Amino acid sequence: VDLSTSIAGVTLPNLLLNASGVNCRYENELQQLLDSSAGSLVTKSATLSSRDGNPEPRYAPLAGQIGSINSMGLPNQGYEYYLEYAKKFDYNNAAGKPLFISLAGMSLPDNKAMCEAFRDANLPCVLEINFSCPNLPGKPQLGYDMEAMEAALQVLAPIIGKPFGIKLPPYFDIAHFDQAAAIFNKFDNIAYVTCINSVGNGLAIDWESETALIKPKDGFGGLGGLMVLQTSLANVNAFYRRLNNGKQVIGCGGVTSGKEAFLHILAGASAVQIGTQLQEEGTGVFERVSKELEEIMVAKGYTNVEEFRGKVKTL
Ligand SMILES: CC(C)(C)CCc1c(C(=O)O)[nH]c(=O)[nH]c1=O
Repeated sequence: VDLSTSIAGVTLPNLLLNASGVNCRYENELQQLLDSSAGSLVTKSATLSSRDGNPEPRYAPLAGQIGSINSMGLPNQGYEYYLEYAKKFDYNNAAGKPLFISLAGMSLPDNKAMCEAFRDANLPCVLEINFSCPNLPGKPQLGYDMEAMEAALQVLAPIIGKPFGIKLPPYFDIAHFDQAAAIFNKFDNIAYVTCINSVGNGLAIDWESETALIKPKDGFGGLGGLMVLQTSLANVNAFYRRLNNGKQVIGCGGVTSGKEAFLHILAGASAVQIGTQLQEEGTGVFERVSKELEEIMVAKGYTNVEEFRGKVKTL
């Protein structure tokens, strides 16, 4: 059974990889991903300067393994750390695993500076721009401000020059799918979109202590895990149906087993990212989910993912 896939000009021997933010801030964590069955890895979204992030507790799993909540606050080593990592990364590694670098500038000038630095370094890594990054005060995150998103792309896409991806927040309105896809279709070097980032500003409360689970933002934080699966499948399929010129979708959200990975591919995903389940289970999740996906494919008579990618049936 062939689980390989190609995206943005690179080939992943296995279409599973981590979701940016999980197990990918430090070099040792990135090495754990390289040593796992994951077919690639993406770094924690980087900002211009290093950040400690929010006070803890800032991540919590939800009771009943239904998902997670987080308000990490972009803790990262600063973009130069990941630029150095990308400079010394072995792109000819025996496992054939490519490298994705996530950037989340706190402003357009910050994103511009980081993209210019990566462009000047001329490396084989693929940039994934995190559009959940903050916008001007009082304005929604960039991914929810269509004008600001287009303006940012008009600056960043030409600088990046080569194929790159965008990490998107979930959309919940068909008009937003239409508007966002229309913007992305204007930029030839947007090779893929990753759907979805966490479902924003949920509130998890422990009923016994009557207390929010996480400390930052009065307990408000992004939701992930199985509870966001149907929203992530919708976003994957909405953009799969709307993007043109070979633009692809990476699925992220709710993957706890081979079954959800299979559903993401049915919805149109070319690769599948795992976040909450990686956080809870560790890097062994990639071997387990790969085996489960292969078993499903064998049972259904599929030998490669192209045979069913995007082929979700409607009634
Ligand atoms: C939410 C932001 C802090 C603006 C971006 C970083 C980020 C975080 C985070 O670092 O809190 N958590 C997520 O689930 N998704 C993200 O994109």
